[in-house]
Amino acid sequence: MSALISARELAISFGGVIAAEDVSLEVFEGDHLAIIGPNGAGKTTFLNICTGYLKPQAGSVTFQGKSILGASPRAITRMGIARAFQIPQLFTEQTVLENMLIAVASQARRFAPFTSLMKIPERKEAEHLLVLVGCDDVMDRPASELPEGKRKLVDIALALALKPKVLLMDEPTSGVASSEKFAIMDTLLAALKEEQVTSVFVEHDMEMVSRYANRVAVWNAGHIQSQGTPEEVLKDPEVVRTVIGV
Ligand SMILES: Nc1ncnc2c1ncn2[C@@H]1O[C@H](COP(=O)(O)OP(=O)(O)OP(=O)(O)O)[C@@H](O)[C@H]1O
Repeated sequence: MSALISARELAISFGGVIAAEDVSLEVFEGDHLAIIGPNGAGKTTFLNICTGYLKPQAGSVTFQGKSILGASPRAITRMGIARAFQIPQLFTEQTVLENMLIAVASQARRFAPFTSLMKIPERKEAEHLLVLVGCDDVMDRPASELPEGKRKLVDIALALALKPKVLLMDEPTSGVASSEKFAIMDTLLAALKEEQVTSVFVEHDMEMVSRYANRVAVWNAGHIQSQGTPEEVLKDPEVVRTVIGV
């Protein structure tokens, strides 16, 4: 299996706070990799480095063998690493379909102020992505009216419109009622598999990790404390003590 993202010996600190030190991690094609760890361990910092929002003070990150350090977030997205839930707010007055059309049209660099959205050739693709995330039933509703679960799934469809190879997510189901979380993750993972998108997601809920991740990396105080399969990692006494027990 080939590594899509390869991070080597990353280091970054903010004042006296070490957010990454000697962080090395590979994300392989087809992975659904969960990042777990206590608050402030450096999980989001890693996502920020991989998406160009932060530049490490040392180390390297390659995507498909090519360095991404110094590239802008926009350039990195175009290379194939997207981030969900970071896309600016949905256009709340517009319908869900109109939001999707804006996303697919701008990805195709086709968006012009006076273009009729409904006539763009990518309309089928926009509708397909909404079907894939189970949101075709709300495509004509204004984005402002969406319940949180649907909104999360529309956010995923918007991220998929960027045609990523890897999708990075910070707590995909945060803010969603616990009764809905599994259904949302089932839909999300099925959509990623269908579109052959690898994923990395920060997660605090260990049941989510054991159900949906094939690999887990455990962050602690800016370091990767351990990594492996959920079965291996979640029963490691040190992980139980530092992460699950807290
Ligand atoms: N831009 C920044 N400026 C200053 N300090 C920062 C910055 N980004 C992160 N930090 C600090 O680095 C440490 C790691 O932060 P990070 O957000 O990566 O942790 P985390 O594991 O994602 O935490 P949480 O689970 O609470 O979201 C924290 O102490 C945080 O306050």
